[in-house]
Amino acid sequence: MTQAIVVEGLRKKFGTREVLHGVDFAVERGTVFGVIGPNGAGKTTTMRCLLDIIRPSAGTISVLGQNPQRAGTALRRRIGYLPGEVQLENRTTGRRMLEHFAAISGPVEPRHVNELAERLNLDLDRQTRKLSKGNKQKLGLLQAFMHRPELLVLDEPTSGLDPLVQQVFHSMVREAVDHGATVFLSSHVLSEVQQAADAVAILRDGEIITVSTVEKLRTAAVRQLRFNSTGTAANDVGALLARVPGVANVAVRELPADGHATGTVEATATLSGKVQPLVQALARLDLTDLVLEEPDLEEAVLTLYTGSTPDQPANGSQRRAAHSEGAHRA
Ligand SMILES: Nc1ncnc2c1ncn2[C@@H]1O[C@H](COP(=O)(O)OP(=O)(O)OP(=O)(O)O)[C@@H](O)[C@H]1O
Repeated sequence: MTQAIVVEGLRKKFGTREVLHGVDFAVERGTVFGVIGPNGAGKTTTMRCLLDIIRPSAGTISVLGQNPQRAGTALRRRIGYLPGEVQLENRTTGRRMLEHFAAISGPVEPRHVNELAERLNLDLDRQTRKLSKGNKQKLGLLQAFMHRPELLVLDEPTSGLDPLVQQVFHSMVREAVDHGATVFLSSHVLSEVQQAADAVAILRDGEIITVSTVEKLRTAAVRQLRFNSTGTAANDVGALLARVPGVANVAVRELPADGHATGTVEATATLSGKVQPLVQALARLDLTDLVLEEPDLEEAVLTLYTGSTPDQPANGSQRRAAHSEGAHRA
């Protein structure tokens, strides 16, 4: 069995309101699968169905080859779950709370718990009611990872974590995957998915818009390009750029002589798609400076929200519209 999760036709109604409208996806074993989407899209509801915390209205779910509605605690022990909002018993320490969870999740090596706490910089002997939001999240992560589960289901895992601890989290994910685990995580922080996930599902209003690899999203993404060159007139540089597939928004000007070699031309443009044709074109110029920014995954995802596919990136104006729509959503 190569798939850790298979979801087909998943529907969920709360009362008369349907919030998942037939969700389908599969997660390969040993991979990191990210679900992104705006607030209320249905990410938490999907995860809670996988864990059998709530029951689907229709559809089938297979988790580690089993139906979560029938598999009971034996399956639950093979899963590490971080809920979206970590609820802690107040009158206890982190350590006692983890001992309580270990009684449910199965054997845990105390050394492993201490090592994770150290890496996360978390004091397990503090009263949980005195923990900050970030430290509560660390405790939630620790309980999800501590029994080395085969599957990690993590709802907004980096919420409230500072950047250094986020890096620790990413290394914990990589190590788990290196040991054969599968990770299913949700986020609306797109950079997090870009860093962690092999595949990304985009969920909006209870429907999967697309499932894509991060690599495909990168190809759909827009990069900002800026360079200076000498020895070629501004018009010729502009014409050269305009012929490169995927290049748009070209602006070229000759820089004033002060501080630059005479005849220095500055060019800015955007690039979507492959880099190689651009590199070939630029090789004809005498470059004195070059910046090609990291692709903006956020832009790529928002492009997908508006209906284009990674293979057919939307044009610049659609992208800008998508971006402002996204900003509005956030
Ligand atoms: N127990 C519930 N009863 C009624 N409606 C619910 C319940 N749980 C979730 N919903 C609704 O289902 C929809 C999906 O919610 P869900 O929490 O799954 O979204 P999400 O993608 O996880 O969003 P967020 O990023 O804000 O956590 C929302 O409209 C929410 O109000």
